Amino acid sequence: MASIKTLVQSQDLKSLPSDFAHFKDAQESIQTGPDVSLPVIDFSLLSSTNPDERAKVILDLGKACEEWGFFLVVNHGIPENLISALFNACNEFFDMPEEDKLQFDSKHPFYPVMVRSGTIDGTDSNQQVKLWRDYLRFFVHPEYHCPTKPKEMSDIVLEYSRRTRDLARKLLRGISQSLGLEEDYIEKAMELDSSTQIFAANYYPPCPQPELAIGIPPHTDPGLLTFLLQNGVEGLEVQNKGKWFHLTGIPGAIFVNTADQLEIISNGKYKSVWHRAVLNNEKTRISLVVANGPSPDTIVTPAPPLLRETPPAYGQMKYMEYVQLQRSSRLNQKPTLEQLKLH
Ligand SMILES: O=C(O)CCC(=O)C(=O)O
Ligand SMILES: [Fe+2]
Repeated sequence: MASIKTLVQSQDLKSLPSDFAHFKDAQESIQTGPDVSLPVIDFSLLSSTNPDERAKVILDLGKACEEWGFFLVVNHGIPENLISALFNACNEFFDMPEEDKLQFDSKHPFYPVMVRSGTIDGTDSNQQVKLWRDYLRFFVHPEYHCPTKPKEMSDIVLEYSRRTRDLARKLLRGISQSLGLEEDYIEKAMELDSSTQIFAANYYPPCPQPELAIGIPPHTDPGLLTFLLQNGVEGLEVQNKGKWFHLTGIPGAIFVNTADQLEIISNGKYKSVWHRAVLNNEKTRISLVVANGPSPDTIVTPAPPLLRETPPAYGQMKYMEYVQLQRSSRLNQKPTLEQLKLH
């Protein structure tokens, strides 16, 4: 289908085309709580030479994973000009004519690169609906893929993917320690030298009836830690204690959320957080996502040192099988993580 961007630009849409209608009783089913301030983690303190400062930030990191599964990272060391170049390159990509974008879509079910619009979602409601989103998504590690247009994109994404892998590894060291594990437990057990890393750019044009449609329905991410940047336009919501909260960013900070494999490793102590992307009727929202996961062949299990007094709460599965299972899960099926629960 044509992109949502083209749909919005080519017609003066006053109402939502019915195939995008997401919630039958939209007003009732969205119960958004007040805006909240997420925990803020000062990344620079993780390499502090002051042991008290380091201990405190590890404690804060553990608390953020346990209570929210979502936090903001400041002082992450990724240069501002790299981030703005990344937004520019992605914007340029979405501005290209449809056929130029689509030539990069690899169509194959094991797509290294996907260029899609209005994908159909059937996992969240009883109807099949199209999502109000154009996206570009590709694997950047262990194998690097990237569209070759716009031409500067590949170098920029490569640099961003390297820096975010480093950030993920260091955060995961802190998280390992916060669980009482050896500092390098997660990076070794998850074989992060060949970690699975995916880059995605989500493009949500203004929507004529934002309360009736959805950008991305509620879901959890399959990997370990997901990083998200947005273009200053809000739209990310997370579920906490049964309620939905709208998240407000901090300029320059990165949103981080815990994902399914971290819930498994921590034997359920750190929950993979449910989140979704909502829409607005004024501004285009862009989110740039890096999903950091284990190596494709790693068999993920709860960390044995955490099982001395507690039985394992999850079965084990190879990471790529997990991802395939999640992709193929159909309407009304139990979420993949639920299928792995032992009790
Ligand atoms: O765009 C957003 O705010 C959410 C993106 C997201 O959850 C995802 O790509 O997995
Ligand atoms: Fe997500």
